[in-house]
Amino acid sequence: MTPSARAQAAIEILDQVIAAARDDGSPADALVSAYFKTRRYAGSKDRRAVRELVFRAIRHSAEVPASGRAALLPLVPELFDGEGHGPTAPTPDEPRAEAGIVPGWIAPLLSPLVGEGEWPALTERAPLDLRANIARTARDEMAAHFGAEPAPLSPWGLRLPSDAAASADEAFADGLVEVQDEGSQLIALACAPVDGQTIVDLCAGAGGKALALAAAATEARIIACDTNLARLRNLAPRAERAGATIETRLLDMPREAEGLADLEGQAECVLVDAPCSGSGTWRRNPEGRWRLTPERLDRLEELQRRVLDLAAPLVKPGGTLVYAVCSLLAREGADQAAAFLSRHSGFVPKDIGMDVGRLEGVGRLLTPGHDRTDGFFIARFQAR
Ligand SMILES: C[S@@+](CC[C@H](N)C(=O)[O-])C[C@H]1O[C@@H](n2cnc3c(N)ncnc32)[C@H](O)[C@@H]1O
Repeated sequence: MTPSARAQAAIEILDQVIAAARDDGSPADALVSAYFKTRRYAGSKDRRAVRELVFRAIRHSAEVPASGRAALLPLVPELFDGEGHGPTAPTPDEPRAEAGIVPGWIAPLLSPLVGEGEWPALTERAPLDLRANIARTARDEMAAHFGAEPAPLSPWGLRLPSDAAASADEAFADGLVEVQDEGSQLIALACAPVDGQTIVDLCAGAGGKALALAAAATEARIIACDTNLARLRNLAPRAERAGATIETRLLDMPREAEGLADLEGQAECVLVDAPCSGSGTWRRNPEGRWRLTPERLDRLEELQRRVLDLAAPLVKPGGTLVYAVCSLLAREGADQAAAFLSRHSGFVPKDIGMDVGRLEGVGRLLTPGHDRTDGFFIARFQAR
């Protein structure tokens, strides 16, 4: 493919990314792969170059661009030459996406800790973090194997360059490491898992945190719950690879409480890794900025309140509830945690037990700019 033809391919994919952001469709990565499934003429260099163009355009623009052309035009105007299969030359008044990091409507909602000086880190490419599976190996052993630096905050973490291909490594296939951002590892650490405990991971998804908990406390009973069957199904092969035993439980919305009734007052720890805006993970999913709307944010906030209220009755007296969101918005983090305490007088705030990130309200905030992790708010509550 010529450089201009690659630009045209990127435009077509960006049109799909914009539509998917509006309609809650497939992520950009999946759209890039699907595009090339039917275009066998494109070689691996073409695919890589087009993917790079697509993601550069997504990172470039905070607001949803008017079209794929508008998204790409400011980046490679020289390729809009109308040659061969390339994009036609632009007209003078054609829309062009403006450079930006935080969408205008989201900026005032960011935690006051995330000043403009930190914004560039929100969309810069993230390193590749691994978690050593300490049930089977030592971090130092994996650091030597990968030639990786130990991650600075998590005792299980390793840090590799963003383009490292760790999941093709035999240590990954053998379950000795998992790909997991250091901030996510800290959430599992905040649960302080201990053998013999019952730990409920209420919003387990594909089990990233549940796997970390299982590695740290191999004799704990870990129950991974979620309302999304497809996500929960992804946990089984990961647990098998890691040699972990994790119970899974599919909850039926809106009757989740029925599916949890037998766990009432049983858990030493309940982790609520709640659905959220994902504003702390824009560096991995920059299109997340195009997907969020005020209405979606309202719905997420309501869901966070709901899962916190489902979690509270499961905690044993003296047990803990850990609340986490990969968000930098105060409404989803510190404000949500404060609202939980005002609804549940049987809980008191408790420090997460690690001197990481910065204090925000009753919890701590980790940010890409300050901590070099994804952005997370983490709070811990203890049942009286
Ligand atoms: C942030 S993700 C969890 C990520 C996961 N803990 C991990 O480490 O990979 C939030 C999850 O909450 C789930 N969820 C949404 N509503 C829920 C509900 N009412 N009860 C339980 N889980 C829910 C979503 O399906 C999603 O998988």
